[in-house]
Amino acid sequence: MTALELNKPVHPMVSVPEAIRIVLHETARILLSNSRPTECVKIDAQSVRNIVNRTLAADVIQREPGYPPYRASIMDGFAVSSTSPQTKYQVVGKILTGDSHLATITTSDDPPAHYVTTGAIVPDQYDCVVPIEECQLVSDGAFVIVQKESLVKDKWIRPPGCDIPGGSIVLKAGHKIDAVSLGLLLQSGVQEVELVCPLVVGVLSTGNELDVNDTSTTDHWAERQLGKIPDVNRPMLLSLLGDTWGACCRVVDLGIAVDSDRHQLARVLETAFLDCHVIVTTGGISVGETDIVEDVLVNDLKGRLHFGRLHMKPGKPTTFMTLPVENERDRIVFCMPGNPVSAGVCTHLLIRPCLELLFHGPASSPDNNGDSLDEQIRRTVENAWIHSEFEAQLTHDVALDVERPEYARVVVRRRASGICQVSTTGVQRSSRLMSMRDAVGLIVLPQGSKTRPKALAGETYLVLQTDHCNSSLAPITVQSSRHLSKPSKSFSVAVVVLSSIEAQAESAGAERMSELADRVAYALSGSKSGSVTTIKCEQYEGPIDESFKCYLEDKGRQADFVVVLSSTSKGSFRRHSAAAAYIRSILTKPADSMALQVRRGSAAKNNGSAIFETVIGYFPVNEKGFLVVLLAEMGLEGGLGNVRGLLKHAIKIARNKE
Ligand SMILES: Nc1nc2c(c(=O)[nH]1)N[C@H]1C(S)=C(S)[C@@H](COP(=O)(O)OP(=O)(O)OC[C@H]3O[C@@H](n4cnc5c(N)ncnc54)[C@H](O)[C@@H]3O)O[C@H]1N2
Ligand code: MOO
Repeated sequence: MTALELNKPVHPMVSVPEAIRIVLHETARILLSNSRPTECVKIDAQSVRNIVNRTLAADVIQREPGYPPYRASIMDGFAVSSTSPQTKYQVVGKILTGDSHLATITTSDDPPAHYVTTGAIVPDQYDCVVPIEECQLVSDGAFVIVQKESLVKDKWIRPPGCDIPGGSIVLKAGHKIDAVSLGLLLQSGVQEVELVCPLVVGVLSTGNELDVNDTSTTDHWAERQLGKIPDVNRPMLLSLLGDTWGACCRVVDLGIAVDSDRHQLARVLETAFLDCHVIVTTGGISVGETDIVEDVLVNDLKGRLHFGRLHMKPGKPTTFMTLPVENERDRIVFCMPGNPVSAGVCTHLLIRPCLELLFHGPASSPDNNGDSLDEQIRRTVENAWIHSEFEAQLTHDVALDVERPEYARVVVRRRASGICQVSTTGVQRSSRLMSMRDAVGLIVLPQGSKTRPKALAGETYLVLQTDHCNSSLAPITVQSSRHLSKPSKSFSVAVVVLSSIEAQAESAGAERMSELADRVAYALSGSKSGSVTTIKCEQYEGPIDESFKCYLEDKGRQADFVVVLSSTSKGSFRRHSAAAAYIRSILTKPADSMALQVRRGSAAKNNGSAIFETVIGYFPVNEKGFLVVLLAEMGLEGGLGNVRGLLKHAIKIARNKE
């Protein structure tokens, strides 16, 4: 056996929201530092459909005289002059839609009229069309008598350019061409349009285990050598990317590279970089001996690593790089894990937003106002389109992973009440592609802990949508995403458990204190890694008098928010009532409407808490103040969760910063 080489670098894990921002930042930098290559494409009724989904590189201007290009009738009827002294006209001809108008000779003294159909040319000599319903034909149709009141100047005529004025902008540069744009392009009369060049995206699978044999002539499953498996990732990602962006990019199959020959891998990648603007590899990116993809890209091809691991399941080894190419845009490289689910999920999360930005630009084109490149990049990232997201209730408990947040695949059921319920798609192992079958989204489950081992049925979590075809949800941008919102500035919380005199004998253990601290922090931040620091959770066993006040002041010096909880033990109700009355008497500013919301939230979670009064308000300590709340432990998640959004502001007020 040859000596093992196991000295691969172990990169820090970045969170998925951070990774999406890094990908978009690099994509925006590449976009904004180079002008996009463009090409002119001819437009005619036959070819126009080939440009659906592509992006315009220049404004489309309406040709003169505009649309419609001639005066057109809006009704089937008779074109007449509204100023003639009589209402009887000689019918001198008919102009059907599509006819070119030829001058007609009048043979009587009566003023002339032409029969016209909807859309037909109205000759210049007429200024009015009278609908057929308001006309009476006489003398076998040789004459027409119209109602006097129908003779109104410009009535039922579309002047040239009334739908689209000549010289106006029909579609702006950056517009993504859709079905309506096709119609508008044809009406604009332009013969060619300038489009952003299709980008080239290459997909490469790596691994000695992937079967490279021609499978068309044999029973390849039976005859396949043990240890070999079918290459799933390449066809799957080629399809995933090609189906969505086929019109705006060329998705190129780069084949399979073995991982036993780094020179071959380097050559394949080097050649691919000549053509491909974005390269996606799968496999060989973790820490095993044959995981050589990162090494080849960084050391042989001088790739710049932006992150090398994700704090998520599945997809931990996902790696992102850019690679400089002389006189051209930097190339973008995604190295996806080999496990098909990891590769698929991370393609949804990271590659889709990248390609969306490359092809279609940000949601609103930033007005540059001479801003620095950094500022332009920042704004482009904030306005970039990402996956749609929605909140949904779990239908069952899910064990949480203690190392990483999990992006589990889910199916969705919308209840008549409007509530969206989701269930996971069975075992979520990253090799089990069945977990992606029928899935329409990824539920974002927090990292678990000893005190929070499970996500519970009925709890609400964010779901990121992956099934874009069957979606009625509007796409969203980075700045409107809850998934990507930066945690608000943290605040600190001290938790005090008001144990009853009777319960003091069985003084609570450290484990229970830490569980309560976790529950409070979780309720206040909405996630484990949220914006709340819990200073301490301890029991207060002393009397409810001046010494309780001193105790609370002491907590208020250490924390922004003091949460006093009454336990459910015997005698706690009496002690709670005494504490409520006392705290109320010493508050400088009670916040009664917040108190009501806390109480309602608690009661919704646990009926029993309704008998416990809730007190919340501001309390002075030195020249600053702090916020204190007293509530029952029962249903605390509902109570604190109800005022989560208000707390930062309330704490600011308490601190006399407003
Ligand atoms: N000691 C550690 N081992 C592993 C870690 C770790 O942190 N420490 N991470 C695990 C995780 S998580 C993942 S995910 C995988 C990813 O590994 P690689 O990206 O290096 O992928 P491979 O090892 O090449 O393959 C993994 C798996 O997927 C199969 N595979 C690969 N390519 C394809 C393909 N094109 N089609 C179908 N299936 C494919 C391959 O046969 C393996 O079974 O690493 C863990 N290990
Ligand atoms: O991150 Mo890996 O993709 O969990 O199996």
